[in-house]
Amino acid sequence: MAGQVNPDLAKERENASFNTQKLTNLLYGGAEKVRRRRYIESLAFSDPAYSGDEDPVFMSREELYSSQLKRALTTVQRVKELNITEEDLSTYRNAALSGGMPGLALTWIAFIPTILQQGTEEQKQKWLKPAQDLSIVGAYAQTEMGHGTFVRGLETTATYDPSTQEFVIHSPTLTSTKWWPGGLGKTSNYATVMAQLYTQGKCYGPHNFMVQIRSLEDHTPCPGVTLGDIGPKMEGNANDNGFARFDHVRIPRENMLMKFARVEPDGTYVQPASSKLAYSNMVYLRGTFVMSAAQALASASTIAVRYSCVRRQSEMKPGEPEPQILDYQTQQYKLFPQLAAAYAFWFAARFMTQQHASITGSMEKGDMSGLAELHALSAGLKSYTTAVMSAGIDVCRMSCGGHGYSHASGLPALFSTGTSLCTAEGENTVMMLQTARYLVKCFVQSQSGKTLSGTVAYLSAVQPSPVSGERNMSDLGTQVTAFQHRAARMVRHAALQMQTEMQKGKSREDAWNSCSVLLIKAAQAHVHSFVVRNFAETVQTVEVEESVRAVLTSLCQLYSLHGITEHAGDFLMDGYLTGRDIDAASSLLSAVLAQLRPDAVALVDAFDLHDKMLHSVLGRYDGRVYEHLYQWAQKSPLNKTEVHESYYKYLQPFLKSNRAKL
Ligand SMILES: CCCCCCCC/C=C\CCCCCC(=O)SCCNC(=O)CCNC(=O)[C@H](O)C(C)(C)COP(=O)(O)OP(=O)(O)OC[C@H]1O[C@@H](n2cnc3c(N)ncnc32)[C@H](O)[C@@H]1OP(=O)(O)O
Ligand SMILES: Cc1cc2nc3c(=O)[nH]c(=O)nc-3n(C[C@H](O)[C@H](O)[C@H](O)COP(=O)(O)OP(=O)(O)OC[C@H]3O[C@@H](n4cnc5c(N)ncnc54)[C@H](O)[C@@H]3O)c2cc1C
Repeated sequence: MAGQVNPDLAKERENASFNTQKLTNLLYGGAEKVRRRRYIESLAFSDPAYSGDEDPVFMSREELYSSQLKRALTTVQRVKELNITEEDLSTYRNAALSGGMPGLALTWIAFIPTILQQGTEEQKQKWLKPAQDLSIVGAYAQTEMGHGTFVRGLETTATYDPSTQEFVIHSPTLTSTKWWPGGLGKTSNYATVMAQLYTQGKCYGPHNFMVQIRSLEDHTPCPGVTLGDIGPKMEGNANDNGFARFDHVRIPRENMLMKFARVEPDGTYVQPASSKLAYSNMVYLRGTFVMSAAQALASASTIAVRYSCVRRQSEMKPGEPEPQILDYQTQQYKLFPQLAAAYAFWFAARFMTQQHASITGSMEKGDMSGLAELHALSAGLKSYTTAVMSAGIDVCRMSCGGHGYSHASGLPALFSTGTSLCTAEGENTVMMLQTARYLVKCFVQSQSGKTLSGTVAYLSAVQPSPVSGERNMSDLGTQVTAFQHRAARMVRHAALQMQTEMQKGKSREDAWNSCSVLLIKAAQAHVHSFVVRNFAETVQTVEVEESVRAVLTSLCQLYSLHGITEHAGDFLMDGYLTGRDIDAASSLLSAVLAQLRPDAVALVDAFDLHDKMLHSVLGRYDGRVYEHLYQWAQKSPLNKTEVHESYYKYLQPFLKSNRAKL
């Protein structure tokens, strides 16, 4: 990243109050991990096999699909040649493929994890190695044209035939066509297909089946399978999200992924410990989206904060030079909450990963008690973090004015990729309602005297009655308690409202629907409170030098105070916080914005995002925005010729005939 640096940006870095490298080390788990990650990335960045292609935004869909597929296949070759370990694999792939997710990425993201999570030991033996070596390429085919959210409503059937010991995979209707799975359209030759299992005349609900969909010889669709690409999307067009229809396709019994549920050769169905274990791969993927949300927001903040130090506009004081736009408080108010949220989500993602490992570890030993909490936490965090990230990227985009709207900024692509995470792997409203469902259950249990534990323990500990007295609104403990109080009150209110509706004669389902806006808000408040608490605990307990702790404390305060002032009504509702508290929070917020201003560039630098990952002229490490903006525009295909061919085809004859009429 060396080279002549824009002097404004250089000055920002000189003036930071802490050592950026120390914070980077904290984010990535230590100096050695940072060194290793940079080294692995450098292997990809310096490899000529990955350079030379045009900027993806100037490519056609077909060029993009081919170019990213070629790159992805090169990564497979290089991973072997360079002996890239399992631990470094995603770093290497992300660096090599940062221009867009290729079709075969779903083999890595969803197909292999599904085999790992749903397959028996023999099934893993059979399919894992070929999938890892890419002898087979797989999609995760669950969503159908008619149903994505409601998995129980899927229409594809897998009917067991004991006479041949096969399942018959069938798409009975147009709406049962598998629709959306990444890599299904053109790339994959296998798919794990979610289908309603029928055996001995009974339906046992959705289960996963391994289905070969294309010939391993010539890639043509297997008999009875109809396949294709679903067409261009808002973003992610290097990926061939596809469709598939099955016409009585037979697969061996052994192709049902049978780690949890089983079908015996005679057709007897053996129940899993929990029917929801068939969804374990979704829980895992949702958990990984939390870090994706953190990284996407980190990228957007990096771009917008660096640019805001390079960009000078207007006059703050008459006659004085134009200020850096980051000196405007309104600009800080747009950007610093996004920066703080990126840090908060980064630490929440870390907690999510630990929690997933710990609870799935217990589940492996037969203890299913953590399953409901794991599902509620992963669904809620996925929903909350991706929603904030998506909105936050657009705030960053708008904060960059006109240049933010150009693809040169990298922000439009970041937004349209990031926002897909609000829908994929469980639509956000639906996911938040799953968290609400868990919270209502916990609330009812706490009402009947049960002591709650884990992330919901506070629901029984926090008193719903108003608390009076002066508060120090800058204190992290005070802020955490306020968030917990707000969440507990909102959960209580939603649950009691539901009870009232039922007492009035509504069914449980109707009462749920008529309270679902309240329930969503309560669940969001719960997740928000968790993120605040986790951020505060991390800041207070992490081993790090004091200057780093100080800046993280300010960032955590900002995240909390921003939440309190933006949702002031929730905190005031029962008088827990007073108008004076909210006023104090607003004043403190202004003070923290000013306090963070000199450290803003160092805080985004600490994310350690290489220019080759950012794909942004505005967010360049060296801040040389204008010259590169000019160079970037020269690459526009419209600039290939001085006079475009459309002039000769359309404009010239039109102008000529108009002139003739004069
Ligand atoms: C710049 C950005 C960076 C980009 C980085 C790139 C990252 C990768 C990007 C793209 C990859 C895209 C991959 C996308 C792949 C997919 O989308 S695959 C398809 C995903 N589909 C879904 O997620 C479907 C969502 N729907 C569901 O999960 C369920 O149907 C439902 C939870 C909505 C309802 O399930 P249902 O079976 O109807 O259950 P209920 O009757 O409602 O509930 C019964 C009880 O079970 C509990 N439960 C539900 N799910 C789970 C679970 N997974 N685990 C544990 N428990 C579960 C539910 O809460 C009920 O509990 P109670 O009865 O006790 O209340
Ligand atoms: C980029 C991308 C990649 C994808 N990749 C894959 C893949 O690899 N494999 C795969 O199988 N699928 C994939 N999908 C599909 C994805 O998982 C689904 O689109 C997603 O789960 C949402 O389901 P849906 O489309 O049915 O939305 P819908 O459920 O139809 O949502 C529409 C609206 O209805 C509302 N709604 C629905 N149910 C309820 C409810 N119970 N209560 C309240 N509101 C409700 C939602 O909140 C939303 O506002 C992908 C999707 C995208 C966008």
